[in-house]
Amino acid sequence: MSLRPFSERQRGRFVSVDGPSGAGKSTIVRHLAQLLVAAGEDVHVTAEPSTGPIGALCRELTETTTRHALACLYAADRYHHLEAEVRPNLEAGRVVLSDRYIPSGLVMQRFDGIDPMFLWRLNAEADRPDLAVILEADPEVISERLRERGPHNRFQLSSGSSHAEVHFYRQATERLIQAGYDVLRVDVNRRPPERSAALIRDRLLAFFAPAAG
Ligand SMILES: Nc1ncnc2c1ncn2[C@@H]1O[C@H](COP(=O)(O)OP(=O)(O)OP(=O)(O)O)[C@@H](O)[C@H]1O
Ligand SMILES: Cc1cn([C@H]2C[C@H](O)[C@@H](COP(=O)(O)O)O2)c(=O)[nH]c1=O
Repeated sequence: MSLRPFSERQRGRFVSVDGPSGAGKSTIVRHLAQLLVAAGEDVHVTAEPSTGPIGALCRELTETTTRHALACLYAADRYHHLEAEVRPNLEAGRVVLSDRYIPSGLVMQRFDGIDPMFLWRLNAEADRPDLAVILEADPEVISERLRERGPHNRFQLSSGSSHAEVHFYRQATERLIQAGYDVLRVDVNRRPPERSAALIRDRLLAFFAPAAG
């Protein structure tokens, strides 16, 4: 079957990649972008926090600001990111790959004890991705990767953080599926990142194929 590149369509495709810290989001997004470009797609890679002004504030304040204030700041960045970067790229027909999106918002602020319902409502008006990829791994696997790489944030410092994060991700994923999101779960325990990226690429091409005709 020959597929029309996503970029030849009127609107591109929005794919988010989330999963516990150390699961390999950034590594897999990098490989996935290369594979999609090789398949003839026009790809825009982005991430949250975004590179916009609110994203800069998020990065500056994550270590010192907590709870509802930080949750609202990340949600504000998400809505601004959509307007300023994601939608314009989709309108230009590109595949937009976001390293972190709504699922991270449903998970990370739970480390500060925020009610999942509050986080759900805060994110309720954000655009649904065409596909939400969730990387899944055992806590022992990701804590070992984080130990080797070093932590990126305060959420990764406590000894049980990987267990808690995996648990929060399971709950968030179930919530997203219940709400009708198209979710692709990828087990990254033993799979090298290039293999995970190839699996996601294949699923993306197959997933979007019916709309291409
Ligand atoms: N499948 C894999 N097998 C082994 N090591 C991996 C795998 N995927 C990623 N890594 C390594 O684990 C570390 C974390 O990867 P990466 O930074 O991509 O994860 P992340 O999910 O983006 O993390 P964070 O949420 O902290 O930004 C890196 O050192 C990376 O090289
Ligand atoms: C989208 C989002 C992000 N965060 C935090 C988690 C990390 O501290 C950084 C992202 O950096 P990384 O290199 O990708 O790990 O942002 C958050 O707390 N809430 C969110 O919604």
